[in-house]
Amino acid sequence: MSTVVRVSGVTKRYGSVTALDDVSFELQRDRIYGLLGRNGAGKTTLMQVLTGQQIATAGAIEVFGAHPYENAQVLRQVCFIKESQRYPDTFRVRDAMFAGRMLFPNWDEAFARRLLQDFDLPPKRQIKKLSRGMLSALGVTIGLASRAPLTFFDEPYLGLDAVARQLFYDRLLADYAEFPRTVVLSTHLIDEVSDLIEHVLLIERGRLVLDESAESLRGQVVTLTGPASAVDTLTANADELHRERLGALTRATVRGRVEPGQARAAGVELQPVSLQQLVVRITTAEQKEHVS
Ligand SMILES: Nc1ncnc2c1ncn2[C@@H]1O[C@H](COP(=O)(O)OP(=O)(O)OP(=O)(O)O)[C@@H](O)[C@H]1O
Repeated sequence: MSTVVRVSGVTKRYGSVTALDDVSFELQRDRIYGLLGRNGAGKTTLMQVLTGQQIATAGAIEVFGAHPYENAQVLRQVCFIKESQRYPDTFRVRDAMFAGRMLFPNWDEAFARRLLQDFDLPPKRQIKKLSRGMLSALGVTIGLASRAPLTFFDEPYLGLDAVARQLFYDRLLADYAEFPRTVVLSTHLIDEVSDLIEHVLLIERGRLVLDESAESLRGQVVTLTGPASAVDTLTANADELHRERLGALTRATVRGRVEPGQARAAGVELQPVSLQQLVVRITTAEQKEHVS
């Protein structure tokens, strides 16, 4: 295991707004991370800090062993694809491809061309004349073809339709299998990417509230439905994320181990919780705690 990014006690303030609040974590080599969180949670700010586009107010950051700010040695290994990417006014699609070739040492031109075809992007078209979806597809193409050892995708696929998004996920997985690297996907479409993500980072109001492998998360959270007293007994030592009444029954979502045999014997049904549900439950529980 090798550490690509080290973030320690990072806080970022914009005036009175605390966008990141004492955040610490590491990113390992050759892993796909899901950076999740509600609107305004601090995801973009975190990626900006990690790519040297913003300076943290406090804390320490290491990317490939050094601080990324104005560090060409580090930044040539990093690709940051964002929805709001700006290109020079006169740029055509092929100029953006040329820039990618110049910027990224691992750029694969043949792969880039294949992706342009996959996404139906005409190389001669002026970028300012691309539709929103085509602009997203251009970003995705650059991000994939860069093969940068550390690639950030900040919701670059918002404009893509469902078919194009699936194409992106498929190409990412296939290429990652052949050329492993560290990928950070920030997204709201959690269910869509849940099969891709190996590790989850969840941010809530600037704080990191979850930093865990997707596999261990899947086994940890469960929904129980059954008579209230049985549900209470089974979940006595678990961390409750949500509870609701369904007529005579109680449904509780908890983080913790529940024995399937005991649940069955008590007439309680166990259901796995999707990553999307899990994130909603955890962020809602955090929100309640924050308000109370
Ligand atoms: N340049 C800035 N100046 C002032 N406040 C900012 C700036 N950039 C971000 N913020 C604030 O910091 C907080 C975090 O914003 P950020 O864009 O990082 O969130 P996000 O998780 O990426 O949100 P979304 O999912 O909506 O894109 C928000 O409250 C936002 O208004």
